[in-house]
Amino acid sequence: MTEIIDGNAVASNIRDELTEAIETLADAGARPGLATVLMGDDPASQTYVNMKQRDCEEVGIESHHVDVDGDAPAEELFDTIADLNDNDDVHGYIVQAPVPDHVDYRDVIRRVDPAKDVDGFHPENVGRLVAGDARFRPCTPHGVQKLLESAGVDTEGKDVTIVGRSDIVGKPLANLLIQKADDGNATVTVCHSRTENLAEKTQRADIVVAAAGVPELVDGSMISEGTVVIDVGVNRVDADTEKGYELVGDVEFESAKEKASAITPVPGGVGPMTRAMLLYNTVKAASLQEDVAVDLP
Ligand SMILES: Nc1nc2c(c(=O)[nH]1)N[C@@H](CN(C=O)c1ccc(C(=O)N[C@@H](CCC(=O)O)C(=O)O)cc1)CN2
Repeated sequence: MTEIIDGNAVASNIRDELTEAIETLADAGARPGLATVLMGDDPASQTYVNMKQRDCEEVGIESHHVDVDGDAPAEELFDTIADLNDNDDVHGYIVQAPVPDHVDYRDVIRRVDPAKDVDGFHPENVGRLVAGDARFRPCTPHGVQKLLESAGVDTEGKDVTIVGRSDIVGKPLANLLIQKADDGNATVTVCHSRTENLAEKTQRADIVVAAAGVPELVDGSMISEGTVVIDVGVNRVDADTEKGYELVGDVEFESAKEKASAITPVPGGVGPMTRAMLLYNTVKAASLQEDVAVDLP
């Protein structure tokens, strides 16, 4: 029987546990605050930002939001970042990616106060992660680790093939999984658009993580019997539905499910975990800045 790993359920448990930590902070007079910044009007980004704000309300995190016009010069976004760095009510914030083409996301990230960088994207935080001393694990990779743990999958000594080398998912996840840690100790192969014989690399893996942003790139023929399949893709594909699209993962679910021992669905797999781990990082940021110890899940 293939286990369908329920990301909504795992994320809900994490939110419940975070609520206790948030109460501890509130008792000490420190309400955690998260800000989201959205430049432009990308519909998917708007959805994610709205969901992040709703999540904050649910657990008792104060949420702030700043919209920046998509045609505005980059300096307007940089001014917003400077304001957030100075705002003591905001313990953490994120600039939703992607940003418009005339803005270099790396210039954006470098301006974020590393102590408030709850995405974990600032070079200082990337360096700490690579050095095995992460302050903030990036939300999606951390969510993937939590999903594997929830399914009882031990990564120690396992062959993991990650399809995708993005700064947000592929690279940080590879770095986390190779670390000498309970949720690491894996042997990791990172594949990308120039990889030859992709199927060969996915077929030899115990765990496949698909994070390429290509709808249904990985199908059942590319995985072996008993593989754990984690689908990070959330692609909007035109369809005759009320919304005009449907959400499709990077994995062809039906054929992969036939072979996998466990698999995440889309929607309801990694996506909700990305949001839950953002709350986690915000609580951690508040705990560090306010010097109040909390138990994190
Ligand atoms: N600053 C950041 N930008 C982006 C990140 C990030 O971690 N930080 N990651 C992705 C998108 N992402 C986070 O913002 C994200 C993706 C998916 C979901 C999610 O909840 N998906 C749901 C379906 C939602 C829907 O109905 O469309 C699911 O999969 O069940 C949340 C966040 C890029 N940008």
